[in-house]
Amino acid sequence: MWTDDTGEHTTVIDGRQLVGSAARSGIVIQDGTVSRLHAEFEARRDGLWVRDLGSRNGTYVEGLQVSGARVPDHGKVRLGAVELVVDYEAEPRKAVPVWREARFGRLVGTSLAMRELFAALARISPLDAPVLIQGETGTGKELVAQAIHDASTRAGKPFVVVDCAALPENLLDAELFGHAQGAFSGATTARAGAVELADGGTVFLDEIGELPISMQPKLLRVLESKTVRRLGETTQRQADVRFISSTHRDLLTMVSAGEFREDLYFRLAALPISVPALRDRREDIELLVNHFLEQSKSPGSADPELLRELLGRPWRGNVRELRNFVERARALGADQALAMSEPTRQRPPVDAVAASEPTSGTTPSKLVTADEKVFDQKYRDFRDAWLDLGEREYVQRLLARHERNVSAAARAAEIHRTYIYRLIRKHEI
Ligand SMILES: Nc1ncnc2c1ncn2[C@@H]1O[C@H](COP(=O)(O)OP(=O)(O)OP(=O)(O)O)[C@@H](O)[C@H]1O
Repeated sequence: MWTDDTGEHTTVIDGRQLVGSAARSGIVIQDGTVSRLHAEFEARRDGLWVRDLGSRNGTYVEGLQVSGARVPDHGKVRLGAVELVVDYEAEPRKAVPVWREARFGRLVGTSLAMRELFAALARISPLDAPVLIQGETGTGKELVAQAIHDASTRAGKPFVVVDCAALPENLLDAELFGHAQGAFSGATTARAGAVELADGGTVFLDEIGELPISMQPKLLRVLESKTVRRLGETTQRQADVRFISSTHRDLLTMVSAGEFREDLYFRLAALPISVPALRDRREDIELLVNHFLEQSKSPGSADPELLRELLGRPWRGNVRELRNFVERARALGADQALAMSEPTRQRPPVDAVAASEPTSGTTPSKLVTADEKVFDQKYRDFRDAWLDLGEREYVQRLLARHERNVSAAARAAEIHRTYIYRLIRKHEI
């Protein structure tokens, strides 16, 4: 409950709700001290949480300024000069639908959080509105996007991925919208962009938070007009696509700070989805390990002792880090793989390579109950794993030497900047 310039109000908070003076906020508070996008409320299992979005006059819970905090029952939240009183009992919590199976498309997960997500995906897939998928790196956002496409009426039509972080601005523009012949140096032939190529299907905009601000109006126009204009052309072409975007960044805070356009945000986030971090759904670890083993056609399942060890790890790189772990464990043995995925990541893998050189080369893999030996595998798998190990070490050292300045590192290594970004993501560095 709160009072603003227009009187007294009450509302029920269900899921996430934006609060601010902007008309598009879920909870609109008309008061000069409240920012356009001031804060976000989230009703979680353990109570109501509030998160400040970089507001001008701050968010306070029980008198203390917070960036994010749980609001107790009957607690007071102050946004600028407006006070809201929270009452947990106002409305009984609605039951959240849960998916019955431990998989959706190519996603697997048995935790309540994932099965709630699967139920939400089943609900939103057939709708044609844009989806925004938020979640930490490696949580499975791209797989979620693919699953939505596959469960939509657009399944069977193209699913085109554009990584907004991988390309410099002019190339990204051409990649998305296409270009005419001679539109820029190097454009020797005319080319259709992702939006045209996906006709009838879905465009997945990965890392949308990296979309340069100068390109944002153009994307907004495509969303609004459902037409696209190639770089260097004047004709508009029909664009029958659904947009799904993803980001590991806090897009709302970026909007609040003027780094991302508010109108584009609301267009893209018509259906917002969050993928939980792996550490918040550790029940999925065993299923995922077995899933990755199955994918790699290894017999057996995860060793219980190893699983206990895995359950205690932080998994900052989320499911991707776990998948990489399983791959390394198959090829290098569980001990070596565990050493490489130490939370601090300080241990240099090259030393580790030296330490376990072939002389000690019988490290048994604990990952597979069939007691697979590191050297008892196909040459190719063995070689790929060790090359991977060396590559990771190379990039780590390269970046450290250049204080993580990717452009300088790219020059020194004589490879393209975008390739370095790819390697950083591949190895979770
Ligand atoms: N629930 C899941 N079930 C099966 N595999 C998964 C699941 N989640 C993620 N993966 C696998 O983990 C890896 C990383 O997933 P994905 O690339 O979708 O993550 P992401 O969130 O898009 O990462 P980034 O933020 O770096 O773009 C992929 O190999 C994907 O197949």
